[in-house]
Amino acid sequence: MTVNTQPATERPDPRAFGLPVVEQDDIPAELRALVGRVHDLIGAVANTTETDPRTLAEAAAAVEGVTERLGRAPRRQIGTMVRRDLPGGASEFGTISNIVAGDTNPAAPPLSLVPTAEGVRGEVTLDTVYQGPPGLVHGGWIAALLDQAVGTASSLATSPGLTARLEIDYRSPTPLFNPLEITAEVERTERRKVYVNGRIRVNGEITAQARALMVRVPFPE
Ligand SMILES: CCCCCCCCCC(=O)SCCNC(=O)CCNC(=O)[C@H](O)C(C)(C)COP(=O)(O)OP(=O)(O)OC[C@H]1O[C@@H](n2cnc3c(N)ncnc32)[C@H](O)[C@@H]1OP(=O)(O)O
Repeated sequence: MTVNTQPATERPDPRAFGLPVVEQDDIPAELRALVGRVHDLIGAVANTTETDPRTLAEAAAAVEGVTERLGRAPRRQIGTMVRRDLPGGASEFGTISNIVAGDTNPAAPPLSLVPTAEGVRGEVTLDTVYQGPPGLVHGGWIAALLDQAVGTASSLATSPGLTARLEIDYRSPTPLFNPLEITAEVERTERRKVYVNGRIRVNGEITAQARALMVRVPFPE
């Protein structure tokens, strides 16, 4: 097996595809705070034991009011990207409302991945919003975290692509409310195909691992 040791290709600017780009530093602190509060709201609604109809109806009306108010401004264009600075001077583009890592998505944990000598690494702790079996992370979310990690490792080592195949081994239960260490690295490349491995560790023990095939997207000349 050969590992691609060539330098990363010139990263295409999403604007070449007609996609708007937002600078991460330009996201207002107040929007970040709102995203955080809505994230907390999802957890509060998912877990409330409140049964008083009036309290629940008032909460629904309050949320509806905020939704209506925010809806007065135009929605972002689908595919809006965010440019982030990475340690070491590099930068990356990601979709701003990505369900796993998006800056403005209250449903995202969010997972933040940084480049390492081998590939990428990130840490995240999931709460009951991501629950599958009692006390455990939903298997689909384990796959989503790993998909994001292998996609980012591939993108940073080569150029952006789409997941063509993703194989997950669930080796032991992945617990909620524990720091999850997520790593991924490119194993080898063949033309547009990028073979990537990833894993989740809890207290140093692998709970899930992924083997993925990313296919790099061709870019406009
Ligand atoms: C910093 C940014 C970080 C971003 C991270 C994002 C992480 C999230 C990633 C995702 O979730 S992506 C969303 C889920 N994936 C998709 O929706 C992809 C759906 N599939 C497709 O769009 C196409 O099938 C695909 C782009 C993957 C490939 O189609 P293409 O027409 O571009 O390629 P083609 O079919 O010519 O195949 C290229 C090579 O890949 C091989 N290939 C494609 N699909 C394969 C497959 N499933 N299994 C094995 N090999 C496959 C194919 O045989 C061929 O090999 P060779 O070069 O040896 O001829």
